[in-house]
Amino acid sequence: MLVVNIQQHFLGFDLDAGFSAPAGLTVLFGQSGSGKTTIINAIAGLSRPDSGQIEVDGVVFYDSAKRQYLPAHRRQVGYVFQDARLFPHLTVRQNLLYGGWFAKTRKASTDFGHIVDMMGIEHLLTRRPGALSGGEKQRVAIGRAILSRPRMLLMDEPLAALDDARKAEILPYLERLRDETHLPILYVTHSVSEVARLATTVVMLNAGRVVAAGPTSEIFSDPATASLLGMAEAGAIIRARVEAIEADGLARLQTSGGSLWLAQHRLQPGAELRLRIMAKDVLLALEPPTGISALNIIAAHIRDLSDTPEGVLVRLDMGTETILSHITRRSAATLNLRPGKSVHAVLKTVSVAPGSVSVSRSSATQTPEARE
Ligand SMILES: Nc1ncnc2c1ncn2[C@@H]1O[C@H](COP(=O)(O)OP(=O)(O)OP(=O)(O)O)[C@@H](O)[C@H]1O
Repeated sequence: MLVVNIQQHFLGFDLDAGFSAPAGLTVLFGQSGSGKTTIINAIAGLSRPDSGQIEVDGVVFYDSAKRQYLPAHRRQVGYVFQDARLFPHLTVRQNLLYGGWFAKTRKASTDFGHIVDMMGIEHLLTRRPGALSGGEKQRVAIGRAILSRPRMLLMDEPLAALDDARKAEILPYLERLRDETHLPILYVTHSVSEVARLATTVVMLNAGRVVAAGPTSEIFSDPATASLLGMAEAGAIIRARVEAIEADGLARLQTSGGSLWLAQHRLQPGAELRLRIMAKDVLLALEPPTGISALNIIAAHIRDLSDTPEGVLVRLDMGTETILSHITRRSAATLNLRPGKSVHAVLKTVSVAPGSVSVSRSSATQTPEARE
C-alpha cells in the first residue's frame, strides 16, 4: 500500500494531497496542471516536497516531521514514462537485464521467463529497439521496470504517445500486470477510457487537491465526479459477465441489475467485463416502454437528482450497481422524478470499456427478456 500526504508550494500553485493506493492499479486523474507529475516525482524521489509523508508497504520514503528522506536510488520504484527510453544499442534481452544484479540466481531466471511471457515479448528478445513498434517498446519498458523488483510501479501516461491500434494492443498486458503482480501501480492518464478499463482505484485531483478517491465504479457514479469530467464524458462503469452468445449473435450479459445485450463479436461466455454507460445515453421512462428499438431496458430506483448547467443528473440504483442519466430539466419535471421513485432506464448505448473496443447500438424490437 502506498500512502501519500504531501504539501508543496510553487509560485501560483499549492499542492496539498493525501491519498492511499492499495495493490492494484490506481489512476491519478486530473486536468493539466492539477499536480499529478509533482506527486509522482515526489514518490520517485526526483523532487522533495515542502512537508508531509510518503510510505510504501511500511517503508518510509519521506517524513518531514521525522526528517527522514530515502534517496531515489534506494526507493526501488519502477518508473515507466510516455516514451519507452530503451537503450538503442542494446537488444531487448540486454535492455531487460540492464542493471540486472540479480540475473544469476535461479529465481531471477524464473522471474525473467515469467515477465517475458506476461508482456508477450519472447519473440522480440534478440531485436534492438529500432526494430520494435511503439507498443512493443512500451511492453519491453514495462518488463524492464518489473524486473528491477520494484516495491511499486509509477506509470506516467504510458500510452499517450501511441496510436489507438497500439493502445488497444497493450491494454491486455497492462491488465495482466495489474492482476498478476500484486504491486501497487500508480498510473497517470488523461484518458477516461483507460481509467474505465484499467483502474481499480481512482484519485481525482483538482488544482492540487484530492477531490475524490475510491473504487472506480463508486467514483464514476458520483455526480461530483461527473461535473468535473463534464457531461459529455460523464458516465458510470459497471461489471458484467457474458452468459451466452445467442443465435442472432448478440452477447447476453448478466449484471447485478438484470440482463443486457451487446453486439460484440469477440466476447466469450464466462468473460468478465467492465461496461461504460454514458449519462447522456440513458433515457428514463415511468413504464416499461414497448415498441422501441432499444434492447437494454433495466428497472432502477432514483437515488438522487442534482442540477447541472444543462439539465439534471439522475443517480440510479440498478441492483448493487449505480448508473447516471443526464436529462433536461423539463423531462425531470414532466416525469415528476424524485428520490425513491421506480423508473425504467433505457440504455441507448453500452460500450465495453474502453469505448474504442466496440459500441453496441441495439436495433431489435424489445423482447420480453429485455425487460428483466
Ligand atoms: N519546479 C516547479 N516550479 C514552479 N512551478 C512548478 C514546478 N513544477 C510544477 N509547477 C507548477 O505546478 C503545477 C502542477 O504541475 P504538474 O506538472 O504537477 O501538473 P500535472 O497535473 O502533472 O499537469 P500535466 O497533466 O499537464 O502534466 C503547475 O501549475 C506547474 O506550473
